[in-house]
Amino acid sequence: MNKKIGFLGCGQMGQAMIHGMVKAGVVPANQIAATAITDETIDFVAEEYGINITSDNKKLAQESDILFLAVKPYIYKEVIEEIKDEIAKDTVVVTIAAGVTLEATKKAFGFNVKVIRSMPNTPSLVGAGMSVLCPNEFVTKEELADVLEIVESFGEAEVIAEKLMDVVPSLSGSSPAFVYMFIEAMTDSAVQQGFPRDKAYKLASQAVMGAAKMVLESGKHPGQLKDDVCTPGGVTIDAVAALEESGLRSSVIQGMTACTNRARELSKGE
Ligand SMILES: NC(=O)C1=CN([C@@H]2O[C@H](COP(=O)(O)OP(=O)(O)OC[C@H]3O[C@@H](n4cnc5c(N)ncnc54)[C@H](OP(=O)(O)O)[C@@H]3O)[C@@H](O)[C@H]2O)C=CC1
Ligand SMILES: O=C(O)[C@@H]1CCC=N1
Repeated sequence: MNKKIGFLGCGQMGQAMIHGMVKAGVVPANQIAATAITDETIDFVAEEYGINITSDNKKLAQESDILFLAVKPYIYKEVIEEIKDEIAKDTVVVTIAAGVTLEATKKAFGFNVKVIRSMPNTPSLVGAGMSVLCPNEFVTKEELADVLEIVESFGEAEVIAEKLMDVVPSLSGSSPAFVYMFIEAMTDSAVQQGFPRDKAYKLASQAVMGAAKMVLESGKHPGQLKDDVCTPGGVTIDAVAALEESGLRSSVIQGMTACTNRARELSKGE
């Protein structure tokens, strides 16, 4: 792709996306630029990914065709104020924060800026990301296709209506954190039973990845796949019964609801 891609902010999420893009070769490293605050990040990112990184947000905004805002949500207003008079009118701004609406971004820029509201996730770092996008009315089909090509270079992508965006963190943006908790709990249990921790992480993680792949690729309902594992009178059904008793599904639904409620609060500016 012959576009200049900018990342304003280059922490966990920015680096995950840059690493994925560079590895996939969709955009060469010399067409990617970024900014950060600390010398620590600037030095690390320059060395690790071979991209141009400084602390100059204005210059980055002037030079980017597609500009990802990859700072924490509470810094969005501040950085938009800093760059709003610098970006070209046809630059496509991509937001990645939960609860930052298309309207809020347009209002902060103060003109009909091209915006794609998105929600990526950190598994982008290993090419297994899930990104969800929602463009505003000023983004052309070709511009959306360019951004899709970028995010699809490090995982899967979906375009959805903005009214659904607040649910996405619970499903794919934040949910890696919940899955890591699940893997950690599985591992702790195995360690309690005398199993070595490093091997336990491997077994648990491979099982989680394999189960996810089965849901994605077998075409079977997750309930059917669960039934296929439960031998009558065997060991799995005892675990399933114990997990039901301790409210696994209900806990997950409560966690997801808390996540979505917070995203809705942020979308309303609370
Ligand atoms: N972490 C995740 O799993 C996900 C995060 N997101 C979203 O991604 C965004 C970034 O989160 P995350 O990467 O986790 O956060 P990090 O804290 O890891 O990264 C933030 C980056 O912004 C830089 N920064 C801070 N202030 C400025 C500024 N004024 N100008 C330029 N750069 C600045 C920081 O620089 P320095 O490193 O020098 O301090 C850092 O590189 C958030 O909006 C979050 O909601 C979305 C999906 C998943
Ligand atoms: O916790 C957050 O707000 C960000 C968005 C999704 C994952 N991390």
